[in-house]
Amino acid sequence: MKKAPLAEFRGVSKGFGKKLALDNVTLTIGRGKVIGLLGPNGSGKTTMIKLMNGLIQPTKGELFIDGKTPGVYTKSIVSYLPDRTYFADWMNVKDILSMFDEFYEDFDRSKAEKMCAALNIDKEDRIKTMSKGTREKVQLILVMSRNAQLYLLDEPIAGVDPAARDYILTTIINNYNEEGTVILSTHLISDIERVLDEVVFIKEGKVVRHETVDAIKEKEGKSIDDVFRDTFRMVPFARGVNGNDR
Ligand SMILES: Nc1ncnc2c1ncn2[C@@H]1O[C@H](COP(=O)(O)OP(=O)(O)OP(=O)(O)O)[C@@H](O)[C@H]1O
Repeated sequence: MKKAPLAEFRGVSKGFGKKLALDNVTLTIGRGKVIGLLGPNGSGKTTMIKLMNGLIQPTKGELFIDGKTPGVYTKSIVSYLPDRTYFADWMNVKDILSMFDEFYEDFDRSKAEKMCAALNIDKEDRIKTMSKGTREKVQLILVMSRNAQLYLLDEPIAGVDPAARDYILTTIINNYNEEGTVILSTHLISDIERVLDEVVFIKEGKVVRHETVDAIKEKEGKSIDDVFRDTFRMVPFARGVNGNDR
């Protein structure tokens, strides 16, 4: 039997009061891909990720993950990295590993321990005493050590130094199961574009482009970073230009 798409948005809108954060998004996400969710601040990336994780519900339209409305089943196949850390300060890495082990059937503890060792993270270290970047690494290790189908990573490398970014990206692409898909939102496009299969550009709550990286490069002969800058370029304010301030 043909599998349902891994994620499918059908005319999805999401409003917060008067603000329309997502505007009639229709999008199909396939399996076995690394997808960059790219857009300027406030364009709706986190909103899309939270919808796929079932943390918020659409105001209009329908959303399916593996053919199902987000709920208990879909949470069991989605591994989510929020844009901020949520562990209690008193916990050490060992406590957190045990918590994930207990909580998620698909958690591979030995994989997580290996990644911690490779990034010189001591299992006795407490969240309280860790740098922000180290906390982010721990969280990403946990999320990528689940055997999930859909990994939703909201700004996974923002606080991590460039040397560790490379390790983390390589870890991301080498460590998820082949059928799985990774969706990651970031502003650090040049750092991540080598690992991307597809990009989704989002602007003011609308998906304005969804294409494979190969097709974009072939058509435009430019890096994704350059295409992004061209798509979202803002006109700088300059005193005296066009006589605007006179
Ligand atoms: N809980 C909320 N209440 C009110 N407005 C919200 C809420 N969450 C998001 N918004 C608004 O919805 C829009 C989209 O926000 P979202 O966080 O999805 O953007 P983003 O693309 O992830 O931005 P960034 O790159 O800055 O993280 C923004 O205008 C934001 O202010």
